[in-house]
Amino acid sequence: MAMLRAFFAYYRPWMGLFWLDFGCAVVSGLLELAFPLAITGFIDHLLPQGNWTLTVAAAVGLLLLYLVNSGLMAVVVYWGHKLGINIETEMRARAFDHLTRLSWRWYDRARTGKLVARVTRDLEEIGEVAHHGPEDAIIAVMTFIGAFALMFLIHPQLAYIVALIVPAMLALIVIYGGKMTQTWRAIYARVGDFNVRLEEALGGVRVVQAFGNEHHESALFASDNRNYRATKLEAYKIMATVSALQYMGLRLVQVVVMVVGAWFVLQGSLTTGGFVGFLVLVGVFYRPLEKIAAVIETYPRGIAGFRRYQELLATEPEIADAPDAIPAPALRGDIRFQGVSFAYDATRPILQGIDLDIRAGETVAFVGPSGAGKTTLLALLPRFYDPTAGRITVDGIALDRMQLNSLRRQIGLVSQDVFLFGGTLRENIAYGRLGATDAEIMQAARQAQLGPMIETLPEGLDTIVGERGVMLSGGQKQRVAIARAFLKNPPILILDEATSALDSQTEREIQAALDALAVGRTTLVIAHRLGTIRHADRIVVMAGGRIVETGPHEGLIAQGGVYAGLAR
Ligand SMILES: Nc1ncnc2c1ncn2[C@@H]1O[C@H](COP(=O)(O)OP(=O)(O)OP(=O)(O)O)[C@@H](O)[C@H]1O
Repeated sequence: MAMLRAFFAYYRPWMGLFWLDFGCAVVSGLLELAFPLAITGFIDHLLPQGNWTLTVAAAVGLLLLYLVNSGLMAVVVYWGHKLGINIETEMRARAFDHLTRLSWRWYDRARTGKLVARVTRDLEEIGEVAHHGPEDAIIAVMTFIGAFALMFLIHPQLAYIVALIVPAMLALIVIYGGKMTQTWRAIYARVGDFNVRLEEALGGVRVVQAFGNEHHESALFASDNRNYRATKLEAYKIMATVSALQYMGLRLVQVVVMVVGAWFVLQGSLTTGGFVGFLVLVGVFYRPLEKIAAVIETYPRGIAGFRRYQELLATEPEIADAPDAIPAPALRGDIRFQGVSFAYDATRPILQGIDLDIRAGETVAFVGPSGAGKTTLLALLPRFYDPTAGRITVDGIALDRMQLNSLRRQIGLVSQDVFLFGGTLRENIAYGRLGATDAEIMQAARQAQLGPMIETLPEGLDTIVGERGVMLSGGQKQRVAIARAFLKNPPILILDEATSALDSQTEREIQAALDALAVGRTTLVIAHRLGTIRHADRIVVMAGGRIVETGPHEGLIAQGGVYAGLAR
């Protein structure tokens, strides 16, 4: 019930459309009922009179009614679907909006393929139900009762006979409707599996080929494909049974009415017109049953989709602005970690009791063995994750006191694996600050040492970089990330140096660009290269989620501890 209320809330902005669609559908349903009556009158009263003028007039009148009805039907099809797609669009926008806000921790466990299915297929089904659901259900009930009433009016005994067959039909519809619901749920799950597999196999196709594992992937895909086929076949089996039963049911009623009705005609209790009208009414009366079956078939799909949609919207972003959060002032970049601990899952602590003061403008290099928690520690600063204990402040303001967006706008991030969008170089660099001018973009590109490369490209900044930037080299992608950071111009910078080996020329260029970028900013570097470490004001050595040493390069070497070991 609460779910239905939530569902109908989406109709609110489109009530005008709803009533238009609904009104037209109701009138059209009533007109459908009028036709059998018109035919009865035509046969019983007009034909015996032999008055052709009246007959032609009646035919023209009937034609006009049909014309009106076809117009109404066109309105229902177009405006009704418009109502559905409006609701679907609104829901899709909300779903996407919400998805972009969910936290990293949530995405750590999410499967992109399933999410894509939610935003596309699920919502398409909801849109269909949003249109057909109320309209079909109410009109079906209305014409069903109306047709029945007219049958009684024409010939009560004959109507009783029809009424005897109806409960059996309804029972079948309900039973098979239930089966259909279950099958649709299974199909949904299969589609989800499918999308996940596709997304991963195609996204990772280069890895698949590099390992020569095409057959392996094909076999996995074939298994999902077969499961999907089997589930769909199950659904088609039910559909086939339902349509055969429906067809047979209708014919059965028609034949019974034909035989029994003929008998009543011979007896004189039913006119010929009444007889023909009754036969036509059987068809009209039967259509709502089919509609109810259709509602029973589509409704579960929409409801299953809507339930998942609601679940998605109910997932609160783990990290969001506190109600009293303030916009971050222009930050200088004094960073303080106080007793910070963190775990991705409760069983395994990743960071333990981190205490660290970083002065504005300082460059600090983080070093330590793989898995020591360097990346994790720095992911806490833009609040991609919140610490499980302790406190982090910038300029004395706790991170969670500041509005997320205003904080993140002041932190630049150049990570190991640079993500590029499939557009042009210009768009990718401009991502650093949407709305930057061409001159600013070009300047950032030059600062990131991309200038010479851009000048050799025939399309310059308008060169397409390919999906995820596949048409660029690793070094070029790094430089695009650096250009983004130049454009963003934040007071705080996090650099996660690429571990992949770059040739020494490229490495020197990138190092020069990074050095230029770091000027005048608080810079935290996860360092893998000696060059970077030497440039740092201070080195923080991490191991097992703790800080084990801090100090300048020479001091740490002299100390002869972990760092001295690493440096050797
Ligand atoms: N999203 C995540 N969910 C769960 N565990 C994670 C996640 N990211 C990292 N870890 C785990 O946290 C630990 C610390 O990883 P982190 O990436 O911070 O180390 P690092 O010091 O940066 O290593 P590297 O130098 O190899 O990049 C690792 O054991 C890793 O398996």
